[in-house]
Amino acid sequence: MSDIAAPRLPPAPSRPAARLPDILDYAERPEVEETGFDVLGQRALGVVVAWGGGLRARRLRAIVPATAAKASHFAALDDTGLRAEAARLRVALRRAASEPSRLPVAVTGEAFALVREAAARTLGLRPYDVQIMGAWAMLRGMIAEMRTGEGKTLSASLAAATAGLFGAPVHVITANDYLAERDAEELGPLYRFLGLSQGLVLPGQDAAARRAAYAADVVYGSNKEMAFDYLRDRMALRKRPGNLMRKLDRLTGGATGEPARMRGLHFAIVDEADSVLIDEARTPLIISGEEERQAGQDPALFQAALDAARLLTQGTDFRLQPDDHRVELTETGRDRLEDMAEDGGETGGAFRVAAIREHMVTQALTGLHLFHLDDDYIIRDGKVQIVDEFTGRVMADRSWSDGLQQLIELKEGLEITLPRRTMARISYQRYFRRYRHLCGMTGTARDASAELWAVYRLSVARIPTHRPEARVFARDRLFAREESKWQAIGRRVAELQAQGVPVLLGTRSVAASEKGSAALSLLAIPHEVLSARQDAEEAAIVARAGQRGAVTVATNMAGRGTDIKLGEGVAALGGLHVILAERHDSRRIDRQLEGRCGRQGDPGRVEAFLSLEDDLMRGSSAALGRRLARVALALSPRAAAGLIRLRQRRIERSHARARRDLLKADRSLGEMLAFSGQLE
Ligand SMILES: Nc1ncnc2c1ncn2[C@@H]1O[C@H](COP(=O)(O)OP(=O)(O)OP(=O)(O)O)[C@@H](O)[C@H]1O
Repeated sequence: MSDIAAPRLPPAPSRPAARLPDILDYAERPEVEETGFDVLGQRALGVVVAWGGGLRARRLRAIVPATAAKASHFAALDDTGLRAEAARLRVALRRAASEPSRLPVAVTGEAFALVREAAARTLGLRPYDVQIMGAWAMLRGMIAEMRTGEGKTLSASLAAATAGLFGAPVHVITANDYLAERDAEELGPLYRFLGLSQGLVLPGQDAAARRAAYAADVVYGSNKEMAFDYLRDRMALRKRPGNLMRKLDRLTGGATGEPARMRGLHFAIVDEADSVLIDEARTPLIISGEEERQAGQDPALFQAALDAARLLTQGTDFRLQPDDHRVELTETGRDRLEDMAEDGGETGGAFRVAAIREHMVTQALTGLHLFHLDDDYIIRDGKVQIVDEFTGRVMADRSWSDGLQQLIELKEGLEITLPRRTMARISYQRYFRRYRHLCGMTGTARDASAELWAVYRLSVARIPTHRPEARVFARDRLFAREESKWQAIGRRVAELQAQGVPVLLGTRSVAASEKGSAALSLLAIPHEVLSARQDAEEAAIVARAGQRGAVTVATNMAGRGTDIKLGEGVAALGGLHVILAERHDSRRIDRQLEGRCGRQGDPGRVEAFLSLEDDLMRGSSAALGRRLARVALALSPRAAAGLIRLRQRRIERSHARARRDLLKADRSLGEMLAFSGQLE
């Protein structure tokens, strides 16, 4: 991949001199102060904006004839002629507007026609009209909602190439490193043909490699890599305030100090925008410094808290709130802890302090009862590694804060890591709001459009599909017991495999994928498993998943971005058959899994097997729903399935609340740190 990471600078004369100043600026949008009233108003407006998705897409149609008008002109040119046109357009675009989002339709159409022709020649793919519309939406600063499998990657490259030709440094932000590498590799020939340089940031690269990547016209990288680079830049720039010094640093290649890695936050295209901007936004990013032992973080104290937590009884001493991952001690629980503190002399002073004791025991209870092995985390190389609940992937260098990480390590009998000092912190929400131009694409924006507006002022344009969707949905199958569900799934898969139909069995967690695998093994059904444990073999498993008779068990990992191609004769059998073994907390994640079949107008079938013992229906807050569903199951399975949907909505709302709280906390922390001269 080194040829991608090394930027190929385009020929110098094509760069207009006027561009120099903003390249040297570290671009970012200043934070807008919002009152509580603003926030409420925008939320209300968000609901209205969410309705306009289809209407906005209709207005975008104007780009289609504007692009078509130039098609024959570019088609008639040879490669050299086309490249010369690319160089000419660089100047023309820059003259036409002050920023890419203001480009008039005629000149944008010309650029799209050029990129379309170049894509057909270099990639063998000719972007469809709907992909042109998607690219126009992104260039105008919207989220293009394009159904799963419609070819968002190619659509984004049209927007990225046009913004790149305009002269804006473009960041294409993917949901994970695998996708960044895959997309950069696939699209490299197109950018190179147009004279644009391409960069790729991946974990493990040093600062120099990153700086080289960010110097390119179009840079690919995951949200995490990019946000961390920004955070590191902020730390470095904090030491050297003032744009003049930064410009000097950049011009002298760092002779006067450590130069920034990025060129600032100019133009971002966010792939899987709902996942990156909404789901992941709940986790703050933290750069931590050296390990440090703070008061109250003695390993003996963690052990004492865990021992005490194991003695407490659920219901009397503490209550669980699984919806928001919270535990509450009761009065009785607090009294019992006080007694324990008085008895146990060896646990030291800290445990005697009620506030520390109760906080640590609450964390220990959280670790014991709300975080589960092979679900929320796995153990690899003797370390606890967090599994992202939305992507099913391991988040290698993340850890839980506030003692939770250490308590979970102790619970699993592992060596305990010491907490690290927080050097800088930012949430994805704040990071993305700082881009001068933010846009993106996703297959599942509709359930998130109000929030996208309220938090990022992003509106969603619903792009029509290229071909009519041929995905068929079977009615939900519902079971009282989880065990019967797995048995039924096993029988169904056996039936489908006998017909040669490839099956993708989607599960919610590593543990569930293992149960699924066991159910299949019981019936001697050959299958492959794709989960956080196998991420290295991912591409190969995905490539086989659409072949005749293939059975693949997967966690959410096989959701976003996984392009399963149908093998020979499979379309005639009805295409890929997706089985949802459970509903996720978020409807959008289910839709992503469903979207693995029926791509590009292919046939495909979706079937959900649910049980009243699924994660979604667990916990005390689901008690009423569970009882109702049990009764409903006897009377009408359809009503029971409806109750499961209702429960999903409720959880979605509680997650949205958590994200709003984080943004609020992030803002007040920002103010606090700014006051002490330490704004991240
Ligand atoms: N214009 C085109 N002509 C032919 N094939 C195309 C075109 N655009 C995309 N494809 C193909 O369609 C498939 C789906 O593309 P891609 O993975 O980008 O879809 P997606 O919209 O990102 O899907 P998801 O929402 O699941 O991530 C790929 O195999 C791609 O090569």
